[in-house]
Amino acid sequence: MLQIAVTGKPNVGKSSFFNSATASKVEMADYPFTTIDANKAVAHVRSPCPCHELELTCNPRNSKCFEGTRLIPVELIDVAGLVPGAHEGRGLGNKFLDDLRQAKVFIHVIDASGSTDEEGRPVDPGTHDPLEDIEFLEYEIVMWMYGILNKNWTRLIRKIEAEKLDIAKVIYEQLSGTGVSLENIVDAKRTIVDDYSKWNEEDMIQLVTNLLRIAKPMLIVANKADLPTSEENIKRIKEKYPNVIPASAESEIALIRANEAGLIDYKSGDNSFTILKDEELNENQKKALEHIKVNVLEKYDGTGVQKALNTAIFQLLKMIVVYPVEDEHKLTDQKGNVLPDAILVPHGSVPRELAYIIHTDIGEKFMHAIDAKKNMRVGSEYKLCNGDIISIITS
Ligand SMILES: Nc1nc2c(ncn2[C@@H]2O[C@H](COP(=O)(O)OP(=O)(O)OP(=O)(O)O)[C@@H](O)[C@H]2O)c(=O)[nH]1
Repeated sequence: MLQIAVTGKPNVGKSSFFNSATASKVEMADYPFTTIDANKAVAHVRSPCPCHELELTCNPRNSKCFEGTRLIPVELIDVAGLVPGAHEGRGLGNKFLDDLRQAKVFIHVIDASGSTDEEGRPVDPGTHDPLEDIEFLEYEIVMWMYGILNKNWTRLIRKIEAEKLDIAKVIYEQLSGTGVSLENIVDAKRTIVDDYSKWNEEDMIQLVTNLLRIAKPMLIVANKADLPTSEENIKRIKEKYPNVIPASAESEIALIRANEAGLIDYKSGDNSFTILKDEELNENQKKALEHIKVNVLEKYDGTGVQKALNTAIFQLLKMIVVYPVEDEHKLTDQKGNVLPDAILVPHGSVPRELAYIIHTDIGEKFMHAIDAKKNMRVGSEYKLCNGDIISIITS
């Protein structure tokens, strides 16, 4: 399952975001749990299910279909302990390393209202600049990775020269615990001077900065968007950073609870709700719902929680959803389940890569693939499209 790391200093609403993103009780045969362990839980990204356009009834196995929308599981990791100075040992341990290595993308939750200082202590709303928090977190992660790269660097340079080794491969080995690929390193190196023996600290920090942007992109969730001091800050953050989603995790939790209690009809990701039992709502509840409607849903086109998950997976990681089937006519697996699996694959993947993602065995025995919607064989270079239904033929 794809992993997303959720980071942020204390008190910004990281737990609220984490809980709201993993709160919907989606029952799923293969994943009968929400919480995996103390800091991991399953959330879902949402994508239109082909059952809708094909007018079929599907029987999902690895995911869930809700009114024509496929809910595909992803894993959220709650990464705690990132405070200024963390890379120097104030809070980062092996646990952090492990979380960081596994995650493909970061969601950085910040307090957009500016009501928590740099260490997360409450202050008057609007008195702390949340832009500083974004800079500090990037800095902490960059410095942490730089620390690993820089370890024994002089000795490594001598070894590269003596044994005529490839610099990218050596860096790859040095950073092997961080989950970046050789391809990522080759990409990240492009803007740095060729002669690595002349690299200074600045060049190496730039290399790591490039590498993190490529290999572990970051989405900023500007939380507490419901508070009045957030609006101006969100504007400033959006001017400076490309990937920013205004959010109100607390509003999302309130809406999920009201929906579960049958008081309203609300689906995560919607920008509105319908009141079902007006007579059962007290004045305070009515006021709270009206506040969420006006100051969050209408203003920011939703609470931002579902939008953040979808943006991280579909825009930052450029994933697409492909539906593998065994029978390309009936669109079923061996057991007759219609459109059983929804698989997240990187944009630009070819059928053989899909086969490997499904199972190494299927990848190794891959012969060709059939586009079941068009009912025709596709070439080995065919780039899979979002929503494709693919049958893999093996030897
Ligand atoms: N107004 C508002 N308050 C929020 C929102 N999300 C969280 N909060 C409040 O912010 C405070 C901190 O929330 P948590 O979710 O515990 O924050 P955290 O970042 O996980 O904090 P730690 O557990 O200390 O790491 C709580 O009082 C929440 O009620 C939001 O969307 N809007």
